[in-house]
Amino acid sequence: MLHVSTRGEAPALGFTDALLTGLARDGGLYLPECWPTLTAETIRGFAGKPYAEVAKAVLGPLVDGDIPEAALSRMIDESYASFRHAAVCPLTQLGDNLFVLELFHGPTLAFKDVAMQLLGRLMDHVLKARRARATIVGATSGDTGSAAVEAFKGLDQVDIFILYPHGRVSDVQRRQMTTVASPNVHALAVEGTFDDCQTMVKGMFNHARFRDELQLSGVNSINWARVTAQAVYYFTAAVALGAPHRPVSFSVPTGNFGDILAGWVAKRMGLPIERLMIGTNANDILARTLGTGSYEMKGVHPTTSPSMDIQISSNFERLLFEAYGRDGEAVRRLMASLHQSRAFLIDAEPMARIREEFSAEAVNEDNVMAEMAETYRSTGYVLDPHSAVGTRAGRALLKQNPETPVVALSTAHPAKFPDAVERATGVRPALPPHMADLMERKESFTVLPNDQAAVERFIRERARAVKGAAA
Ligand SMILES: Cc1ncc(COP(=O)(O)O)c(C=O)c1O
Ligand SMILES: N[C@@H](CCOP(=O)(O)O)C(=O)O
Repeated sequence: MLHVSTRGEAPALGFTDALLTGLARDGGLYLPECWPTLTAETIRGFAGKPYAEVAKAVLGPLVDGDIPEAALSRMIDESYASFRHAAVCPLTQLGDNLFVLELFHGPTLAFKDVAMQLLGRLMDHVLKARRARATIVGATSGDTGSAAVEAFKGLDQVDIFILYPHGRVSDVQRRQMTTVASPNVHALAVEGTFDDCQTMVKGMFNHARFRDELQLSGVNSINWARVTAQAVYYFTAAVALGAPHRPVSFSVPTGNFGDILAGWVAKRMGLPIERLMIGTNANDILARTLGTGSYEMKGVHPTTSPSMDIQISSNFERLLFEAYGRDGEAVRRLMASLHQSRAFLIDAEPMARIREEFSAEAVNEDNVMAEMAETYRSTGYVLDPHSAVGTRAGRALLKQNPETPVVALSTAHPAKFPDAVERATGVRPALPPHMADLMERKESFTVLPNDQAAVERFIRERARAVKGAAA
C-alpha cells in the first residue's frame, strides 16, 4: 500500500520508505492512500488476547507486507516485553462509565514508549537491511525525547538529536534525556518553546541539501509509523469494554494531535468509536478551533502539563486533509495562511465533518489541580496533570451522554511531574526502582539558540551519517 502526502505534491511511498522519510518532501505528512479495515468478527476476537497479538493484527494490514511478517511479529513481541505491566496498557475504572487507560508502563513512564519501542526496532531493522545510516532529529516537550533516547541509544545505524525547550520540561523529563551516556545521543536545549523546536525540525526536513546530506529521519508523530503503533491501544481498550458490540468514546489529553489521531485511525479501520474528545490545557487552540472554526495561534502559556504546551498541533493537518476530501491544494492553502498570518479559517463543510466525530474541552490550571485532588480524595487514584486533563474532559463528555463508556487516556506516570502532583494531592509519587537514582546521574546537554542555522551546524559537526560515509 502506498502513502500519500497531505500536501499532494510529494511522491507516494510504501510503509518503510514513509517510515524513514518522516516529513514528506512537500512539507506534508504521510497517510495511507486508503484505509484497511478489520471486520467486526476480527475485532471481537481481540477479547482476552495478549496486547502483542492485537498489535500484530492491527499493524499487519497497515504495514501491508513491506516488512516480512516474521520480523514484524518478533519486533512487536520484543517491544512489549519491556513493559512493566503484563497487560501492557491496562484499563482501570475510575467512576460510573469512566475508565482510565494507563499508557505509562513502558521504560520512560509515558505513552510515547508504546510506539517508540517499536519504532526504534523498525528503523534499526530497515536501516540494517538497506546497509544505511540515519540522523534522527526530533522535537520534544519532554516525553517524545525521553522515549526516543531510550529506544535509539546505542544503535550503530543512527545518531539522534533531540531538541527540547530550555527550562520548559520537568526535571525528570530533562534528566531522562540528558543522563544517557551513549555516544549516538545528543540532547539540545533550545532557547525557545516546543513550537520553536518543532518548527526547526520541520525546517531541517525542508532544507533539501541538509536533509539529503545527513540522511535525516524523524521520530515525532509527523512520522506515520508512530501513529499506527498508537492505534493499537484503542482496540484493546474498546474491546475490553464490549466493542464492537458496544460503542465507546475516548477522551485524550492533546497537544500535537498525534495520540487522538491514532484513535481516529482506529475508527477508520472499523472500531466503533462514538466520540473523540480533545482535552487541552490552558493552551486551548484546538478547543477554540472546534468552537469557532478558526485556528488562531496565541502565545504559549507554561502549565503543569508542559508536554501539552503547544500551539502548532502538527497532526491536525492529517485530519484537515481527510475533512477536505483529501484535497492537498486546500491543505497547502491553510498551511500557507498559518505560516503567513499564524491563523487559518476552516470552511463550513470540513468543519462540520470534524465536529461529527470530535468534541473539545479546555481544562484550565485550577481545574487540573481540582481534578487531581478530587480524584485522589474520592478514589485514592493518583493522576499526573496531563492525564487529569483527559479525565476532566472525559467527565464533560459523560455529562452529554452518560450511557456510553468513556476511556480517558492516562499518558504519563505521576512520578514524572511530582511537584504538581504533590501540590494537588499531598502525595509525592516515587520513581520506579529502575529510575530511582535518576536525580543523581550526571547530565550532559548543549544549550543552543533558537536559530536553525546554528542547530544545523551543531548536528553536521557531530553526526556520523554524512552522505558518502561507509554504512
Ligand atoms: C504526557 C503527555 N500527554 C499528552 C500529550 C499530548 O499528546 P499529543 O501530542 O499526541 O497530542 C503529550 C505529548 O505528546 C504528553 O507527553
Ligand atoms: N508532547 C510531545 C510533543 C511532541 O509530540 P509528538 O507526539 O509529535 O512526538 C512530547 O512530549 O515531546
